[in-house]
Amino acid sequence: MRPVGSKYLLEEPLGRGATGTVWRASQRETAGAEAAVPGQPGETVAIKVLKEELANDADVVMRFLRERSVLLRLTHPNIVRTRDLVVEGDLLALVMDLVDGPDLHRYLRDNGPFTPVAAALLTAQIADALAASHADGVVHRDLKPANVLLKTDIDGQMHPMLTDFGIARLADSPGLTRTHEFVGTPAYVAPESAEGRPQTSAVDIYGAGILLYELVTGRPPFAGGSALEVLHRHLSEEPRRPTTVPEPLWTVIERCLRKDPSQRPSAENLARGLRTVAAGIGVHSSSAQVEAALGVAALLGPDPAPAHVPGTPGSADPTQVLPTNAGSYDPNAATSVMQQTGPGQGQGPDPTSVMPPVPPGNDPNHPWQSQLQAARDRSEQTQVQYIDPSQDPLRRRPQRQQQRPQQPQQGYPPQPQQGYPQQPQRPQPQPQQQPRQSRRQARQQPQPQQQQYAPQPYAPPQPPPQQPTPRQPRGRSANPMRIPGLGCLKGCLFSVILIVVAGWLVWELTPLQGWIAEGKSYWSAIGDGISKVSDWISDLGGSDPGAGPPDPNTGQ
Ligand SMILES: Nc1ncnc2c1ncn2[C@@H]1O[C@H](COP(=O)(O)OP(=O)(O)OP(=O)(O)O)[C@@H](O)[C@H]1O
Repeated sequence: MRPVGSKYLLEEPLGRGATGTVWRASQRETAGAEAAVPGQPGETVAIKVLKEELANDADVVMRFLRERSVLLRLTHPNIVRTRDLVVEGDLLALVMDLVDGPDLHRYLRDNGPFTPVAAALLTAQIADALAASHADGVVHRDLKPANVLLKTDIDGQMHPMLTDFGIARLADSPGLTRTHEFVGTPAYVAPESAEGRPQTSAVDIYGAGILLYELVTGRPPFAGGSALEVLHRHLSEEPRRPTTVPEPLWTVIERCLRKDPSQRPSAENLARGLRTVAAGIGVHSSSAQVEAALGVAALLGPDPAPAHVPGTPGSADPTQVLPTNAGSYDPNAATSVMQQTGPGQGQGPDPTSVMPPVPPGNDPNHPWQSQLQAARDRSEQTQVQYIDPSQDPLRRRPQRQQQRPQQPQQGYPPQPQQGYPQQPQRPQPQPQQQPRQSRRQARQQPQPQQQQYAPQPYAPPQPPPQQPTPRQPRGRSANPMRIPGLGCLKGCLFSVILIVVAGWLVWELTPLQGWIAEGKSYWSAIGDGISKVSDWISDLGGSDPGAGPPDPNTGQ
């Protein structure tokens, strides 16, 4: 069990909606003087704990506190009483009377449609509640069967109790409007709310007309399809009378569903008209009652001074922006949080707002604005983040091939290569679009850098940036035929040729052939060779050149 403030304890969740979770809770202590109903320890209450995103919104908290007195003083037999408001840390909670009974949405689902008389009488009580709140300047703005609780009396009679008063009003703070969301339920949204036009208490009459239609038919008139389609239908489609709806009742429904809010009846006239219809369409109705019911249109005068909704949210033109929940719309779902298209149109600033009014079209968080800004950011990144081709891994390889035959210039940036114009090295403000344009131009017609960047406004000469000394180009290869792979083998090949030539000379010019033919051993052949050479040398040095060899017998 989780405490809420010092006075209440949450026991079990009763249900969850778009704006928060409703809990069954018990009272620990009697509340202080600030509560509308101090209560007694042990009493059971219902507590709606608002969602964290609402509780964290400063505007919602301010409005919550400011409207405390309005919410707490709103008492009517057909309105669920708000007993206390709790603001503690990041928790916002409404303490309400616990209503022991189903909500109208669940009841309809379980039991099917009401008879026309029952539907008219039930809706008349809801109109009573609306009349009281409108007289107090409070517009509900989220009227739907799920926000009507059915309280069963001791005598078995069912009383509709309108709940969630002021929740739409609280949730729809300037803060939330700035985040382009508004709180509402597509099937029950009045055309002016869908369009972002100024809203009055007539939006509740529209909601009552939809609810009445649903009570007698089992489904709202504009349902099915996406939220976007539903909003379109509210704006453009006229409701058709189902055959089961008596003519006087249809007159009331049709008047409530007028697109023009000023043609809808006031809540008070609606209640009176519905009771007249209920009396005139019963099986025991007198002819006077039938007559009165048939003339109900005359009773449905509009509200001469409708309550205005302060700080009405901006345009929710469904033709402009798809609601976030458009794809998964459930007509029976809880209040939807839908995207707004923009700031309010044709309405005055919220006098209760703590935020300065945002001029139309200047909302910095408008979806179009943020999308535009994101597009601008992307575009700027493209222009600023220029990649040097030498750093671009996709371009490194072709650049190297093209640089090889070039003679780099000392002290200057490399010349632009074909298809890869160089960004000037100086950090200079670039006119937007330029890099892209230059790239495209360069691809189409490769030109020297000076021509490509000639129109640039930053002409004043500056000292050239320090560049690493470029590598000297290689000399022309010794391999004129450029046979791949031959360069590394040329030394070996040259050595082999030398060995072959040397071997051939040795074979031809030395007595090697004779030695091999005589079959001498290597060492004896070597010894013979040496002695022959030494004899030849001694002959050269000691003997008469004209004399022959000495006679061994005479010694002369
Ligand atoms: N005072 C109450 N007493 C008993 N049950 C309540 C009370 N208030 C609400 N509930 C129940 O709590 C559930 C959730 O209420 P909640 O108002 O959050 O639902 P919702 O109207 O569908 O949501 P939302 O209004 O945020 O779209 C409903 O089923 C309703 O029956």
